[in-house]
Amino acid sequence: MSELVSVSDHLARILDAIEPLPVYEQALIETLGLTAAEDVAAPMPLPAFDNSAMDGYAVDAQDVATASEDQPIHLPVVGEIGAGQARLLAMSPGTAVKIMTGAPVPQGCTAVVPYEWTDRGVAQVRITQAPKPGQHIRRAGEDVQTGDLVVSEGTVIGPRHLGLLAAVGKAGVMSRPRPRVVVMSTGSELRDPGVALGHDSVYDANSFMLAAAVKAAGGIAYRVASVPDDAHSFVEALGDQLVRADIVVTSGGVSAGDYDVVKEALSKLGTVWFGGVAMQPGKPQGFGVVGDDETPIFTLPGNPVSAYVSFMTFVLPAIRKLAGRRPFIRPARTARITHGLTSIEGKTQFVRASYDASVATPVGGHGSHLIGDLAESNAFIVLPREVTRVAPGDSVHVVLLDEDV
Ligand SMILES: Nc1nc2c(c(=O)[nH]1)N[C@H]1C(S)=C(S)[C@@H](COP(=O)(O)OP(=O)(O)OC[C@H]3O[C@@H](n4cnc5c(N)ncnc54)[C@H](O)[C@@H]3O)O[C@H]1N2
Ligand code: MOO
Repeated sequence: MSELVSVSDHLARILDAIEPLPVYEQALIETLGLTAAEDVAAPMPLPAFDNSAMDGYAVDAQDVATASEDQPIHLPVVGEIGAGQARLLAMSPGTAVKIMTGAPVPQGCTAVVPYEWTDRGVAQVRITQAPKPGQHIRRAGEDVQTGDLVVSEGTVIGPRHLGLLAAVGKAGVMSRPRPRVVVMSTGSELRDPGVALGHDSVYDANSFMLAAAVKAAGGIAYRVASVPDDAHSFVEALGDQLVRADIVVTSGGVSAGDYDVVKEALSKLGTVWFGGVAMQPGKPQGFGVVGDDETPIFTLPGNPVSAYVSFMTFVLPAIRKLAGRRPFIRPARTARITHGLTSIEGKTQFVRASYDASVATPVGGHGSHLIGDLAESNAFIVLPREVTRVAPGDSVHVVLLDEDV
């Protein structure tokens, strides 16, 4: 049997072949979850101008410094300023101007008296409490100053970043688009959920699981209905899909069977490598490029757990690289394992596990058809090639499956 390639060598070959997608300016609302490809400096301060923090009266603090319940101060009300209505730009000493929260304070105003400290007078106002100088005035630039970095390159844009970008008037951000990933499963035995199942057929779990994993990774998934084990149909279906693919992910048809259609169809091209990776599950793998645009293609093994482990190990880092999102590879954590395990020497072992608070509990058996166990787990314990045995309480590396780092 030919030599197995290590997980890290296969991943390195994949990442070498993947180029981040080109950057362009995208409308602000579309950038949620995308990685900023520029440092965004605030083009304006926040607040943009001195404004009132309260509904009340703009005054000169000196005029009302002695105001109290016992000795109220009366001032004439000479105007009114609402948010978005600032015709009155200045006020004279000895007067008050009605002002609403967010409205620009007029020149000459050094404090705002909230309604609660007044009789809410219209022509004249009775003030019974003295504001400190500057009280209830929100100063221009006290939050963000012009030129401040509001989003740095590499930031994954979330709702709060979007809010800030909108607040400083940015209508778009330079970013990379969501990678478009075509997911195709192969196998004449596959049926879509919802249709009747013959005694020799199975529901197509992989294309749903992989398309969902693409979305969870921030990509756009195009799931293609399963293709039968026929090289001509496969090549035709693949050709139809390339126009909308940044990468293609197939499952099934890559081992040693008589109907391993993916391998049969793509081997002829000479642009896709097929071979074994030293891992369990997930040994039979293929990676290369197809079509005029040399679209990267991942041909994952068909057993559902193998397909998922392969996705998380090889496809996820590629999607992240396309999107310019770091780190490409999900960082491992350290955990205490609850049970002992054995592992085949020379293969990286991915053990389904449930992880909580630095403790990892293996879930289910080794079989790569055990999708029930897979769904119960939230982590893989990763045992390196040289490790053949771990004891309960040993420290192990764990990769969390749902963490969005
Ligand atoms: N003689 C050998 N046989 C096998 C080897 C080997 O080295 N020599 N490798 C085994 C390993 S490891 C794996 S993994 C599988 C991979 O096989 P394929 O990629 O060719 O996948 P298929 O044969 O098409 O299917 C395998 C298995 O998975 C089920 N399957 C496939 N697609 C789906 C799907 N979309 N949804 C649900 N289940 C799916 C399929 O029905 C089979 O049971 O090969 C071993 N054999
Ligand atoms: O990839 Mo196979 O994973 O060992 O069943």
